[in-house]
Amino acid sequence: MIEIRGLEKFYGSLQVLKGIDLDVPNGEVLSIIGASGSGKSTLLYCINALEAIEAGSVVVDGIDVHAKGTDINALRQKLGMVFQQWNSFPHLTTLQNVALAPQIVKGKSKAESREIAARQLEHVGLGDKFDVYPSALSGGQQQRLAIARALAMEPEYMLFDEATSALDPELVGEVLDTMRLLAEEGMTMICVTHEMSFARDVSDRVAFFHQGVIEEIDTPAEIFGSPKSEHLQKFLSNIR
Ligand SMILES: Nc1ncnc2c1ncn2[C@@H]1O[C@H](COP(=O)(O)OP(=O)(O)OP(=O)(O)O)[C@@H](O)[C@H]1O
Repeated sequence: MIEIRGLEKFYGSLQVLKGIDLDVPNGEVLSIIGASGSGKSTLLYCINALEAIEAGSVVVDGIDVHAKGTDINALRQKLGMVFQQWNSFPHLTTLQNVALAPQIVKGKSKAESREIAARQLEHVGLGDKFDVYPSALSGGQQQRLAIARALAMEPEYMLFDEATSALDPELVGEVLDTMRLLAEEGMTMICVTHEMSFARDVSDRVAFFHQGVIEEIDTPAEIFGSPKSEHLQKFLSNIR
């Protein structure tokens, strides 16, 4: 479970998160929507300690992420992260890319790491691409490779930071399908997304961010069917 209390984050004098309270129980798929600059990505970075925080707390499975002495590497193994831009190693094949972290970070044998990599590449639909270099993959395939790399660490939570935003429209669907599959398998997921169909169809809950606060959080039916806050109503009417 992820428990966030009174989280505040500043960049210089700019307060980006203004007291976030949020519980994400295991098995939940939470989508985060909201205007550009409302703090959605920053929240993900604060959850996996890519950014420091100024006040409040983030607790993952009882581990206080920002407390002194917390083993950040152990924590990050629980939290898989997929960014907007894929970040594969260009000189390694897809199989080598995915096998790297289990071998280096988790200390698994080369053979076991390759087995994990093969399994996860199959999982994301890249079972026929083991020996291909990332440059020969489409954007959608590269992003699925990034998902496979995250999954190879056997995380308990997956954080998606606009995983499809950099893709050509025709490649978005295959990445969303992979995310949908993970959701169906019971993965706990927090997805910052501009894909309202994903938020509506796949999420258990949707959080609407406005200027650093969660202004509304509810089921997709409520968020999209009966939005209460004026800002959310405006946000939805602008994108429809
Ligand atoms: N490293 C940084 N240094 C300074 N300001 C930052 C930094 N990262 C983000 N910001 C600012 O913090 C605010 C929130 O950014 P964030 O990326 O969290 O928003 P977002 O809701 O995810 O937006 P988008 O949908 O455009 O990605 C923005 O005003 C942004 O310019």
